[in-house]
Amino acid sequence: MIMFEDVNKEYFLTRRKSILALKNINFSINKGDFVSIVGPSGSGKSTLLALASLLDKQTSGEIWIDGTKTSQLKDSERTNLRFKLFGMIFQFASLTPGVPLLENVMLPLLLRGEKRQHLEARALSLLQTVGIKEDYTSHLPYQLSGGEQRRVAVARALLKRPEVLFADEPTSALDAVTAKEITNLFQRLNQQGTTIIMVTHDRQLAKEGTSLLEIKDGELLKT
Ligand SMILES: Nc1ncnc2c1ncn2[C@@H]1O[C@H](COP(=O)(O)OP(=O)(O)OP(=O)(O)O)[C@@H](O)[C@H]1O
Repeated sequence: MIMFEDVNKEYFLTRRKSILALKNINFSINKGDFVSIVGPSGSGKSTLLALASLLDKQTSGEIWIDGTKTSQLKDSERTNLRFKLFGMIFQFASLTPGVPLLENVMLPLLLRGEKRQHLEARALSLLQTVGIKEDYTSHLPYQLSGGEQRRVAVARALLKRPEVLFADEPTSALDAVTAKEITNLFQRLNQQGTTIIMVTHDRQLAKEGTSLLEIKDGELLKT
């Protein structure tokens, strides 16, 4: 599903100064895997997630997604591939401010031209799945707790039935009970066939996955 071949990522700070955030990374992720990416702060986890989800480009090396060499794709092709296959949950700012919850869940697909009446029933059912009560659906994001917002973000990422779900610290800043609920939800999704790739600081949570990618100073320790 996703394969990295000798991937490097360099951030250029000034013309002379740069940081090599990922060094010669090789690994592959198969359909149905549940991968946890762990490592110290600044080790390159978010960078790896950004490259694997096609949000950012590698400086050198090849990233294969579903049999496609991504280095040769145009920006519009990368965006389409990302939209077709991937759902994303970020640590912050996953919801659009000022937009009621139900619309928020549907927004990415509405913006792609899909009809509201085709989306609404599934959006409501996903909100229920993630534990958001029906009378909350017209609330605005700021009226929810951080944990509730995260759950709505999960529903939003799932609406298009992504083959791969990327999550950056999905349980950070959540209480233990909510964190466990999110973890259980991920496990259910994975059992139903969704590939999950998750960055986490939480070693306990990382053990829930089927495999571990450990990064230190931009290098992969084991796969
Ligand atoms: N846009 C950027 N421009 C310049 N340097 C960056 C950029 N993004 C990340 N870096 C640098 O690349 C390295 C890896 O950062 P990254 O965010 O991938 O680490 P991380 O493991 O996700 O850290 P954390 O756990 O603290 O979120 C760090 O040294 C960071 O300062």
